Amino acid sequence: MNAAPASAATPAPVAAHLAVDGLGLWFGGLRALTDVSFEVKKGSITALIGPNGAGKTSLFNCISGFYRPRAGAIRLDGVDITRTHPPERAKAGLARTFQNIALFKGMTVLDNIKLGRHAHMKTNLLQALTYWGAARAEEMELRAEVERQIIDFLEIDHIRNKPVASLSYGLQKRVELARALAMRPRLLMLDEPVAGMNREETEDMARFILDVKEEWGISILMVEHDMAMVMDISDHVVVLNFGKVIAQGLPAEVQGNPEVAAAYLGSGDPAELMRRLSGVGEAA
Ligand SMILES: Nc1ncnc2c1ncn2[C@@H]1O[C@H](COP(=O)(O)OP(=O)(O)OP(=O)(O)O)[C@@H](O)[C@H]1O
Repeated sequence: MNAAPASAATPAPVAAHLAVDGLGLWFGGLRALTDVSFEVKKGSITALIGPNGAGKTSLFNCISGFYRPRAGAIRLDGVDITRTHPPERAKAGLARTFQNIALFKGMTVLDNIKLGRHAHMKTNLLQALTYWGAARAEEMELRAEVERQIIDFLEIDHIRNKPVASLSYGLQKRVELARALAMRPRLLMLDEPVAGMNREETEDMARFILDVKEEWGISILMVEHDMAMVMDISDHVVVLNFGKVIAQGLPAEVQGNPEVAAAYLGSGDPAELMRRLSGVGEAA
């Protein structure tokens, strides 16, 4: 791409928060990702879409460190994190939720959320044993912070002491978001945040995701099949098909892209395609 010459009138480009550059991933002989490149700008919502088997989860797993790509690089604020392990990425500011809720179902909402924050606690186990007072003070500080900010923000105060297993699916997804927020991420990765939700739960979650971006200044990368929600709240949409980026841009640009339509057509029912791309009938 040719860069335009900078001038005093040219606004400074928005820094790429996350930059994925030329990523390649193989499973044995299967090429799951080929030369995948895109960026997540600071303070934006980027959606990753594509038909089933397109490579979205594989890409998510590369970014969060569960898979090691064979080619390419992943940079967070310019720092190469391609070879780092998931806990190091968490410390660098990455947090994620999972397609299938990954909470401790027998524990309370509050305890689940606190587990997220523990990723960043200053006091390690040895220090905690030696300096119990400091650990205790930090624990209290943590509790106050968790209670005040995240629980209030996500409107889950009334269920804070309930076991997760007793909650509706929509509330469990909200608790998972709360736990990810407790990790104090700079980039939050959401894997199908509204999958399986009814319309009301979907609208609530979409509002929370927007607020996470706008009020907390956290950048978001999400995989989602609910096109109405994707087109509604995303700033940038990246489309994968057979492990390759086939289109990216503003939601409206992607919606009108014939290659995107063809990709979804090739994957199944044309009527379903039109519903998906127009966002009609999703998340009923
Ligand atoms: N652990 C694995 N071992 C072997 N092949 C895999 C593995 N995980 C994914 N694949 C294959 O890699 C390709 C991409 O799968 P992936 O799950 O990333 O797609 P996806 O876009 O997330 O699909 P969906 O929307 O159905 O979740 C598929 O062909 C899939 O069968």
